[in-house]
Amino acid sequence: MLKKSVFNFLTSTKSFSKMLSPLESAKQAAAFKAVDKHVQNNYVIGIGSGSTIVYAAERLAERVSKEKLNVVCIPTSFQAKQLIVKHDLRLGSLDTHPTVDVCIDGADEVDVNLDLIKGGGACLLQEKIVASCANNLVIIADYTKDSVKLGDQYKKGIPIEVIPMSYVPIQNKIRNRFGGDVNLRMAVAKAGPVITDNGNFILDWVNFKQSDDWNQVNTFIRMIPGVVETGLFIGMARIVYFGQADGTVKEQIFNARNK
Ligand SMILES: O=C(CO)[C@H](O)[C@H](O)COP(=O)(O)O
Repeated sequence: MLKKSVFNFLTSTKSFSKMLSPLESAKQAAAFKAVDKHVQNNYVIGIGSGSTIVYAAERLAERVSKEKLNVVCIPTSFQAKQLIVKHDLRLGSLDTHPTVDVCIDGADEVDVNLDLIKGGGACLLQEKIVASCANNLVIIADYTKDSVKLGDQYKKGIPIEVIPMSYVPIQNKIRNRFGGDVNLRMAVAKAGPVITDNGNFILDWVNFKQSDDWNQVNTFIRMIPGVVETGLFIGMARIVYFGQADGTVKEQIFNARNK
C-alpha cells in the first residue's frame, strides 16, 4: 500500500499526475523549458504541430493563467488551432500579427547546424510560413531527433508538399536528379492519399544520399513546378531543446544565425 503522504505528493502537482514514458518525459521536458525560457508578456507566439507541442500548449496555458500573461497564438496547422482553442489561449493570425516574437515547434530530425527535417505530421507549409515570420524559431524535440547529418536518424524521409496534379512528374524529377524513392503518403483511416490542411499531397523522399549542401537540394526541389514547399528547414532554427529520457534537457544554440 502506498503511504497516504507519498500518494498526496505524487498527485499534488500536474506534472506528477500522469506517469510518463521516458520518451514522453523527454518531450515534456523540452517543451516546458522552451515555454519557460522564451515566452514573455505581450508576445505573439507561433504554435507548432505534432506531439511535443501538446506539452508546450499545456505549459503555456498554465503560465498564461497563473501569470496573467497577455499573449496571442498563431497556429501552424488545424491541430495547433485546436490546441489553442482547447486551452483558451488567444487565437490570432498572420493577417493581424504578421510579426511573431517566437515560434515554438517540433522537428523530425535536427543536425549539428540546426538544420531540420519537418513535416512528419504533414503540416510543413504553414509551419514554415509562421517560422519565417518569427524573430526566433525554437525547436523542441526528444533525444531520438538529435542527429549529426540529416538522414542519419529519420528514416521516414523528407516530406514535400505538392499540388495533386503534379505528383508523378515531381516524383520522377527528384528521383532522376538525386536518386532514392519518392513515395506518395497514404492515409491510414481513409482509402487514398493524405490531404494536407491546404488541400495538397505529401511526397516522402526516402533512401536519398546525404548531401553537404542541403540548401542547394532544397532550392532545386522548390523550383520544380507543382512543389509547394519542402520539409527541409535550412538556416531557420536558432535554438533546439532536446529532452532526455531522464527529464533533463540538452540545449543546442546556433549563435551565428542571421535572420
Ligand atoms: O513537423 C511536424 C509536423 O508537420 C512536427 O513538428 C514533427 O513531425 C515532430 O512531431 P513530434 O513532436 O510528434 O515528434
